[in-house]
Amino acid sequence: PRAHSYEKYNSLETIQAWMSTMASTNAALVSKQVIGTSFEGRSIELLKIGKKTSTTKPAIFLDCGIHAREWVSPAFCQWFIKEAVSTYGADSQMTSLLDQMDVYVLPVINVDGYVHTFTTDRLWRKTRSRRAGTSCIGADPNRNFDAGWCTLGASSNPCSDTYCGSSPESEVEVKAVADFIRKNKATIKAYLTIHSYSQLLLFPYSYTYNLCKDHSELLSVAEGAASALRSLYNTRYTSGPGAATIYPAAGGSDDWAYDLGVKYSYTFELRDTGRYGFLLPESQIKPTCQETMLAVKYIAAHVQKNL
Ligand SMILES: NCCCCC[C@@H](C[SeH])C(=O)O
Ligand SMILES: [Zn+2]
Ligand SMILES: [Zn+2]
Repeated sequence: PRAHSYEKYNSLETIQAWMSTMASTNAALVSKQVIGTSFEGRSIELLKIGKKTSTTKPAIFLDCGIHAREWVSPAFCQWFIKEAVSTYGADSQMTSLLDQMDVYVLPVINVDGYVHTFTTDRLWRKTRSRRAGTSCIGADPNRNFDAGWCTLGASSNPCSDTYCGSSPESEVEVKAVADFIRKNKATIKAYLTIHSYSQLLLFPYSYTYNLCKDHSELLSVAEGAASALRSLYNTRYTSGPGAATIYPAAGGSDDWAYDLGVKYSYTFELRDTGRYGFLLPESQIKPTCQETMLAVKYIAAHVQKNL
């Protein structure tokens, strides 16, 4: 496979080979887990990063690549992994984070869709599942979680890009993530899911306009994270609850994780605001990832303070 680069949009094959290498060459901090198999039979893999201890540590779950065309999202998860292993022991905050917590990083959830954007349709969004009764393919994985499922901001038309699926967790990729988080819900304290584009830092709820019980705290943390992000290149993010800040959207992973009890649940919409959109040039991967690291570390620090 093509050589891996943190400043390129790597193919799935390259990413998964790189993940194995990261785990084998950083065995003290990193281990790889396969959490499921996609509709088309590809493995869904995550890296667990953190100082290995005998006891179970509290954790942060970070996922990328749930929507296939949002290529800067998997690039960020790869960048996060690199930063974690390369600054552990040198950066005091990263060292404290990985000593006290574990971070699960899932670079590409929608593996079939991601491959499809490399081979066939660059702007594909959904999974690639086939179902009887329609020639249209896939469901929107961010409408397929069991959170106000298919009530608003989603479509029951299998040909729609926001098709909610035949039932909650009908998409095997969604069920794999949901099963993993359910299994580890006692330790997972934060859920961060990375998308593009629009430059937004969103939190529950998107399935209702009602404010979640932790609204004021989640908003103040989001605003702090957005200002940390802005400090590097003056990139401006808007923070707020999903429904009012972007649009109503039921069945989202963030709302589902929040209602499961994961209080610090955020959806990032990374660069840009529409000039390039999903086709963000590779030249912007580094600055986007650098500034996003500041926001993620801000949130992680708040989570640590509230353990
Ligand atoms: N849980 C929904 C958060 C707000 C919408 C996020 C965007 C990312 Se492309 C979407 O899923 O349409
Ligand atoms: Zn998305
Ligand atoms: Zn988006």
